[in-house]
Amino acid sequence: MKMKFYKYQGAGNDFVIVDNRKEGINHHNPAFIAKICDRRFGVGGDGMMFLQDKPGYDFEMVYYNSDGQPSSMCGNGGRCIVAFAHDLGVIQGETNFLAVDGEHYAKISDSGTWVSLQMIDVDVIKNDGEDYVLNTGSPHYVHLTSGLNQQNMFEEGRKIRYNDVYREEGINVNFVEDKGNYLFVRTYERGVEDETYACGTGVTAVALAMAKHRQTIGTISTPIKVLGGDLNIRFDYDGKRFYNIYLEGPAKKVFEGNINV
Ligand SMILES: N[C@@H](CCC[C@H](N)C(=O)O)C(=O)O
Repeated sequence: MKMKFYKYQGAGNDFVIVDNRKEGINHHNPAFIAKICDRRFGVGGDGMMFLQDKPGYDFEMVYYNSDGQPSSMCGNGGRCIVAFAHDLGVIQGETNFLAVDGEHYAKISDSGTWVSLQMIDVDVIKNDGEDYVLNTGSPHYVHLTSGLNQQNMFEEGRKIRYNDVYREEGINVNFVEDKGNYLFVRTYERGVEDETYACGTGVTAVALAMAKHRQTIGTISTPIKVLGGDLNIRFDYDGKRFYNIYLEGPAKKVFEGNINV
């Protein structure tokens, strides 16, 4: 049997997407998802998503990491599935859809390639030594550093992700370098178990943690550079809560095709 798929990327975080209203795939199958995401034996991607009907919403986003396991929220995946829904004609300029962490509002540009995605509010940022730990839909560790270009993110990320505190639940590890008028971020992702070119919930976590670190209160816009491009986070911070959080950036179709399943 053949399955029609679409490949999208948001700042280099790449996903295989299936319109499951048509395909009717039973996706509760880790080996199947992992094979599709494999860059040698499958299509290749950091994750896989299924767009499904959901009463009361424009659609439902079902997300899996490339290891085949269902995961918590994927911010860049959310932006890509919004671009996909727009390309299919399921939505026009705005949408309300359901993801694993609840309802999300998103706005898409006229060209259909720039997506602003509202993220969940955040009111808890913990400290781990001088580092920050928070949940922006997925769990994140944020470490401020310098000389980030020269660092081995795979090795440094793994040390934290697999230490005694985080090994069981897992955590995504973000290193950030303050470049003055922007932040440079690199992320080791749980469930991909490698560095990815971008992580949406990760850069969101970094922007919030940096606002707390710098004790900046008000309406904040944070430009971020990642290996795969540029993203922006805007939000309100009253000193306790972060709200009106938007993850903004490009989301584009790369190709589409059929694969034997
Ligand atoms: N790439 C994602 C994060 C996906 C989930 C993550 N791998 C996890 O398991 O927490 C993003 O853009 O947010």
